[in-house]
Amino acid sequence: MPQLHVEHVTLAFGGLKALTDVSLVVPEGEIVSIIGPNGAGKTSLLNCISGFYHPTQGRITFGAHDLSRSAPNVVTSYGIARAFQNLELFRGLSVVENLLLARHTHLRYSLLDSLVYYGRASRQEAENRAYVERVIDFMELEAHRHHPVGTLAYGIQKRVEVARALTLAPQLLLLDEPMAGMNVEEKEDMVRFILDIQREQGITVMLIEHDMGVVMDISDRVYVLDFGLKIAEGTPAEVSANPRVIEAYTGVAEHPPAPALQGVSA
Ligand SMILES: Nc1ncnc2c1ncn2[C@@H]1O[C@H](COP(=O)(O)OP(=O)(O)OP(=O)(O)O)[C@@H](O)[C@H]1O
Repeated sequence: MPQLHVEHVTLAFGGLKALTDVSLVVPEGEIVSIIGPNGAGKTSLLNCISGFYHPTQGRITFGAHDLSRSAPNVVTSYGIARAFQNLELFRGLSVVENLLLARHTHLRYSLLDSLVYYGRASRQEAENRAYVERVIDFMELEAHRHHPVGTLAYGIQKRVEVARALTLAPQLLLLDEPMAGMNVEEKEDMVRFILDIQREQGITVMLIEHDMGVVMDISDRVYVLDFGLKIAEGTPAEVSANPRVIEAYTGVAEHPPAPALQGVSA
């Protein structure tokens, strides 16, 4: 399975540098978290990886593929899927319909195929439906499968968003604040799903999350951004003991570990 390499990436918006010379590796099979205060550049980094932004300088590769100038649909075709912070779901469509629609981006047949080779297209369609049903089972969404997404509780909608990304059969899953706005029970469920995605499905996970309790519990490796710079990296224990990280979160140097790095909520 390919590794993600971010090499010396700088992203500038006019005079503002959202990222400056950021390098990191996401090894296969790990859960890697990106943390940092508001405006640190976390979402900008995810946008560069998923092809929504292109780095001003530097390179991003996933195995043999260079993502630095790739469009989002091309990045997806390389095996990278993203679950968005602001849900990218059609609220009036059911869970099944949303997942089938997402899965369709993976259809191998073209419109011409579907007209000329009806059999091949319908076989592919049956495979897509079967795949979507497996994702629904895995994410425990059976009870909601025919409900319009807009009518579901927020925590369930976030789960559907992750399911939508999983229907693309990714090797690397990018999760942008999957626990935001969730209650404790919903967070516990999401943690369990993320761990199962890694352990049972063998999918590498890159996570942006403000809940430090969750980050420290489930990450194999953590990178810390502050004002667009990578200021620390390491295991959760190493990062939470790092004085630069404590300073970034508290604004105070030489401070004992900040509550935000120990507690459940940031
Ligand atoms: N499209 C854009 N145009 C101009 N500036 C941008 C754009 N996207 C991000 N920025 C700026 O880049 C910086 C980093 O923003 P980014 O959203 O990546 O931070 P973040 O760490 O994800 O923050 P948060 O935790 O609040 O989501 C901010 O100063 C932001 O205003």
